[in-house]
Amino acid sequence: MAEIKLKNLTIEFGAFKAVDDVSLTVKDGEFVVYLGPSGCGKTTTLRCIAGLVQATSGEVMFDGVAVNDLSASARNIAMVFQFVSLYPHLSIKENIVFPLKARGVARPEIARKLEWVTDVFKLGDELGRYPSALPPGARQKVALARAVIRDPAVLLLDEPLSAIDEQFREEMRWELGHLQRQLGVTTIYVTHDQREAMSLADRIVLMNNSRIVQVSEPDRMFFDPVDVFAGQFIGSPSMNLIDLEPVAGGLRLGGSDVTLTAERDRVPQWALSAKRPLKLGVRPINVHLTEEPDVGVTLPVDDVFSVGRERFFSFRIGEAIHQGVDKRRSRAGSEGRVHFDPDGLLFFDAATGRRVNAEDAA
Ligand SMILES: Nc1ncnc2c1ncn2[C@@H]1O[C@H](COP(=O)(O)OP(=O)(O)OP(=O)(O)O)[C@@H](O)[C@H]1O
Repeated sequence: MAEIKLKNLTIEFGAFKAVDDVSLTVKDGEFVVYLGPSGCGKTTTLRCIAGLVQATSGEVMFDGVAVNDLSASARNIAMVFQFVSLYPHLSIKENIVFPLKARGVARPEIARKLEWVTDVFKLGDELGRYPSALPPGARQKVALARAVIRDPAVLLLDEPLSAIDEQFREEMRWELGHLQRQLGVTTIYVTHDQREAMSLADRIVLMNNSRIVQVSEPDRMFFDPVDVFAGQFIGSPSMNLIDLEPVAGGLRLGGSDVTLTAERDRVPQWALSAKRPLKLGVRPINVHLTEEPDVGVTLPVDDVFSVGRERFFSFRIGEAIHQGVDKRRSRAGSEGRVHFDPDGLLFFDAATGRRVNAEDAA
C-alpha cells in the first residue's frame, strides 16, 4: 500500500502541455477517480504514475519518496487497461499466476495466492478454461486478478470497464468497488463516465484542459461545483445555466421579462447586490412545476420527456431551453409556474465562470 503524491507535475509532448502543473495527494488505500472529457490529460497522468511516461517537471512520490527515476517495473504498481491482453495460449489459471512465476515465486506461495484471488474474484469455475471461451466481463476480472495477485502497492485502472457490455458493466462496477475496499489497495481509476466516477470514488479528480478543476467527494462535486465547467460536466440532464440582469427589485432572467425576487424566490441578498454580472446555475432536480400562485414564475413549457423512470420538462427563457423535473405529469405546449428550489440556486461569475458565494460576492 502507498500514498501517492504528485507535486507540480507537468508533462509536455513537444510544445503541447498534456498535464499542466498538477498537484494531488492520494491517501493510502484511497479510491480516486480521474474524470474529464477526452484529451484532458487523465491517461497521461496515469501513465506517468506508472512510469510509462516521463514527467517534464515536478515529482511523483510514493510514500514520500520520489520515483521519477524508477522504471515501471521497479514501482510495484499494477495497471489494467480498457482492452485486456490475456495470453491466448495460456489457461486462465496460467494467466493469473504468470506475474508470480515470472518473478520466481515459490510454488506453495503461488498456490496460496491463487486460491486467494480465485476466491475474491469468484473465478473457481474458469481456471481450466482459455481466454477465448470467456465473455469480456470475465476476461476483465481475470486481468484484475492477475494485476492484484502480486500485492501491488498501487492499482492503476484506465477505463477498465468501457469495453464491457452495458448490462455487465454495472455489475462489474459494483464488484470492483467492493473488491477495492476488501483489498485496501491505493487505486487510481480513469474514466470519462461520470456515473462510474460518482459510484466508485472516495474522491473525484475532475480535469479539463490539462489541469485539475476540482477534487471532491462525489456528493460535494455534485452539490458544490467550483465553476460552470464542473457544474455542467457532472449531472444528467446537465445543470441549467441562465443569464441574469440586475433590475430594480430582483434579477431578471436574461432575454425574458421574468424577474426573480428576494421575497418570492428567496434570491439571497448578496446576489442581488453583487458588484459583478452573475449567471444562475440550477440543476433540473431543483426545478419544479407548481400550482401555487404565489410560488415560482410563469414560463412556457416546451416539452416533456422521460429519462429512465424520471420525467423531465423543458421550458424556455427567451431563446434558451432549460430543464426541470416533472412530478405532475404536465403537458407540453402550455404555460407553467416554474419554481426554482432556493437551496439549489448556484451563482457563477458571468465573465470567469467561477462560482460566487456570499463571501466573495463583494
Ligand atoms: N505520446 C504522445 N505524444 C503526443 N501527444 C500525446 C501523447 N500522448 C498523449 N498525447 C496528447 O495529450 C493529450 C492528453 O491525452 P490523454 O490520453 O492523457 O487524454 P485523456 O484525458 O486520457 O483522454 P482519453 O479519454 O481520450 O484517453 C491529448 O491531446 C493527446 O493527443
